[in-house]
Amino acid sequence: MDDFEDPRDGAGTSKDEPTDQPAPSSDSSASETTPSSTAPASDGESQSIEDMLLEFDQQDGLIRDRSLLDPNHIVEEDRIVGRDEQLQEVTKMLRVALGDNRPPNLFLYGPSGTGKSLITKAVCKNISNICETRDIQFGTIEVNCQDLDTLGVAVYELASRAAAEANVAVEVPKHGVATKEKWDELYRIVNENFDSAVFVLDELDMLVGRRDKQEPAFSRLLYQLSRAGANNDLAAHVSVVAISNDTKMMESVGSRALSSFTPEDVHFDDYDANQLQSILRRRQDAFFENVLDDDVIPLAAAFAAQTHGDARKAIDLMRVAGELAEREGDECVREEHVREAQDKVEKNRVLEVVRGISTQKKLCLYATAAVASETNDESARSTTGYRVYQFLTDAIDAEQYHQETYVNKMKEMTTYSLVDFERRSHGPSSGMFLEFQFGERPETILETLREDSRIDMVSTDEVTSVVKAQVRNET
Ligand SMILES: Nc1ncnc2c1ncn2[C@@H]1O[C@H](COP(=O)(O)OP(=O)(O)OP(=O)(O)O)[C@@H](O)[C@H]1O
Repeated sequence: MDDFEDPRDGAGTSKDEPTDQPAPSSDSSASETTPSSTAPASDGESQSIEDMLLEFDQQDGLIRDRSLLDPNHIVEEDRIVGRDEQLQEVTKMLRVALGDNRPPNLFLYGPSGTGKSLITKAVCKNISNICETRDIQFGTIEVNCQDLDTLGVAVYELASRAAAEANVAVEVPKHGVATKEKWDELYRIVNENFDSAVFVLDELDMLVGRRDKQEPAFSRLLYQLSRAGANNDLAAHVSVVAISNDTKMMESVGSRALSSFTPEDVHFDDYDANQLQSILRRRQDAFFENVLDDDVIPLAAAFAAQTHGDARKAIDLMRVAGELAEREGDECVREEHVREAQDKVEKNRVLEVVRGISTQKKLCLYATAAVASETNDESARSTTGYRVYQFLTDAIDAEQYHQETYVNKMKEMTTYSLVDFERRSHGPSSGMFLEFQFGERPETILETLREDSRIDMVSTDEVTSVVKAQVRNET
């Protein structure tokens, strides 16, 4: 049995959801025209739906350009702040595509929300613009590997992205053909349509593939792609940009792949609160003039810096704070909106993830968060987390995964930016472990997971004493 889904997951609205919407009125006599569709207005009078809708027309609104607060929107180059070094490095390495040369392969690594995708997209977009004026067919073939579970699926996805970039059709079916045929189709599309192409493989470490294969699927993908040029399967100049949160990902790449992939590394650090402030200031024209109180940007930056300096989170906080202020009919965004937004963003993100995951993943996450909540730096070792997981599964009489599966389930949580991890070792003579670092407060995660009645069956005091004993054993 693998991850069976909790039928209650995703059902209903959490009690944590803020009640932004006006409550339906029980007073049907309040409005003569629309007696059944009224809600209390701020002065105690009921307001019809139509009135509320029309009120929106009259509101000035606070947000001028929502796209600037959308983390998936690619911003113009002059809005990129504090990444000059990485921008230069990536540009200088990829710019050889402008001539008749193959750019080197790159490995971009660092925590989530630190601009890896943004920099890659910005550079590729600029190369593409210049190539257009020189009649060079340049393609950026980008996939996010987090939802791709096997090598075959990944190759098909690359073929369809290449086809979309070139505005042609994929000529092999998605299912029922060997991976070799998908590779051939990918090569055909690239060879027929591009002089030069960059494959951007985002979240590459998530492409693990089938467990029965010795080498992870990302390693096989890197091997094939980087060999294809040398074998003349690919006539176009092709380079691979591998992107990962896992700084040690390259250690899991097999030696065969490593000898042909040999990337240039580009490291992306966490942002500090000052850098996050600059990023937010460069986007403050997302709001109308003079609607942001002075302390809004510093506070949003400080909250985002508290986790690991994730620009996505900082931008999200500004958006939610602005939307809350708008909904409350305020004339400006204030500190309290940011605090409310922080609470909402944190809880919502955890809820969003936790609602959709299986009971087994919840147990893995609960055990790990319980350990993190008892350590000074809010991190948890996989070895300790696994022992607490064993205690939990025993306590509720659930199936118990092997440690490797527990680790894999936890690694999958990086997809949602709930945790990051690094490989560490106890010392030269002992084994490796992963150290998980939470993107949100572990207590919020524990609180949310306790909404699952099976987890709530286990006494918190018992869990705490098991965790404390295990954490003591670490040292
Ligand atoms: N230096 C920066 N200047 C301006 N905006 C930034 C900067 N870095 C990141 N952002 C913004 O933050 C958001 C997240 O950035 P991006 O997707 O590039 O992060 P990432 O490192 O690729 O994260 P992940 O590993 O989670 O995919 C985007 O909206 C991006 O525009």
